[in-house]
Amino acid sequence: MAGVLLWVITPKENATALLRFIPRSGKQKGSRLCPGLKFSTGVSAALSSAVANPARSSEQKVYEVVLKQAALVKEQRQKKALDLKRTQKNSCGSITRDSSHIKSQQVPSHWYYTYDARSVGELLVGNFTVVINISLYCAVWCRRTDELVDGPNALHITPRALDRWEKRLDDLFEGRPYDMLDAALSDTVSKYPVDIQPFKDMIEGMRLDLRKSRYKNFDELYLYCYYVAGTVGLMTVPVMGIAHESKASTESVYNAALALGIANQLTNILRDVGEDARRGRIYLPQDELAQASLSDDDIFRGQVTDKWRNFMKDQIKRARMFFDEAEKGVAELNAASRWPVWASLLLYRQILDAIEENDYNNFTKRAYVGKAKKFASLPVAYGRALTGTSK
Ligand SMILES: CC(C)=CCC/C(C)=C/CC/C(C)=C/CC/C(C)=C/[C@@H]1[C@@H](COP(=O)(O)OP(=O)(O)O)[C@]1(C)CC/C=C(\C)CC/C=C(\C)CCC=C(C)C
Ligand SMILES: [Mn+2]
Repeated sequence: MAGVLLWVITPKENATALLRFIPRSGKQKGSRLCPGLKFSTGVSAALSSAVANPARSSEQKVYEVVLKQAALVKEQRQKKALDLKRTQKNSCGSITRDSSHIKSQQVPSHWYYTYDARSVGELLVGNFTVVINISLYCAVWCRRTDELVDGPNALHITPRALDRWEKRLDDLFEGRPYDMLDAALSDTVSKYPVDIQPFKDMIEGMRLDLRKSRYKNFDELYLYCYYVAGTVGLMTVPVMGIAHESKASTESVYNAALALGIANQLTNILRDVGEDARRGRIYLPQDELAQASLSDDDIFRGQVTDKWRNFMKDQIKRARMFFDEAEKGVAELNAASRWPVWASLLLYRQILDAIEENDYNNFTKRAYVGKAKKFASLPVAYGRALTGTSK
């Protein structure tokens, strides 16, 4: 009922995003953005804020990008499904790479095993290396972009330098790369339905880093996290691909990919509080710090107090919620992509455990995951990738 009401009173493009956070039952389980923090809860609060404040939240703005990206991949998936149908029609029921097709045919049962063996093979070696290689080109471009504002020559980087980097990106997308690394990405974006928008948005995040060192609230921080990390999820899904047999909507897979980027960046921020403060940067939401009776000076002083521990507990809780959201989408990816994604999710999430193990001292102690734990995560990730479950 509340969902329907929102649909009527909000502009069409905003309604979908709003509805995602308000269950149709009319009950909201606390604020998704601010777990444990006493902000707007309940449908009526959301409704009155939507009416009183027609400006869109960062989450709504970002969700519009997600919908656009999802539409691109959806188009490609529909085309593939059509091609597959045509092949089936012309091939008198020969085996294709689509499991649902195989299993819906009257075929001898041992063929299923052949298919399963092939899936395992594919997961082990097949497309796996292709996925890794291609993701690497994206990763290299992301790292180079980040190095512009964070690297050894960052002091010389002006907004104009970022404009030039963006021009270079335009050229790369139009098939005019400047160097070998650009050329690899140029080739990738010509083969997969990768849109330029998330790349441009990442550059926008670097612009933000040049001019901003404080974030008023989580809404502002969320936008920053989307720019520098959520974008990575949107860049990589079209390359990794969604499984043919997936019944999930393309939007929900993108949503999960976005959540993984946000979760990773929130984790980065929580790990690097001391390091960032020494560069004069505080990414933590100012209003939440104030609510916990903490100030910038407390952070510069770097004392681990009970106030700080409690504040950190809430921040970690929120980052974990984004990891949970991300988990929902991994099983929908192509088999070959699931393992690296699970591995990166499990490894990054363990940084949050390490902060807890350091008794929340993220001022002078770097939270890191030891080699043994890293290695132990790999078979777990592999098991989840194989079974398509998150346990
Ligand atoms: C459905 C579903 C769950 C799909 C998965 C989608 C997916 C693969 C998401 C990837 C999320 C991801 C790895 C995000 C990166 C987040 C991140 C760490 C961003 C960092 C930004 C700047 O932060 P900061 O300066 O504070 O940090 P440093 O101290 O400098 O580290 C980044 C540095 C941006 C640069 C990002 C990269 C270099 C990583 C890019 C990685 C890929 C493109 C490959 C991802 C592929 C796999 C298989 C994990
Ligand atoms: Mn960086």
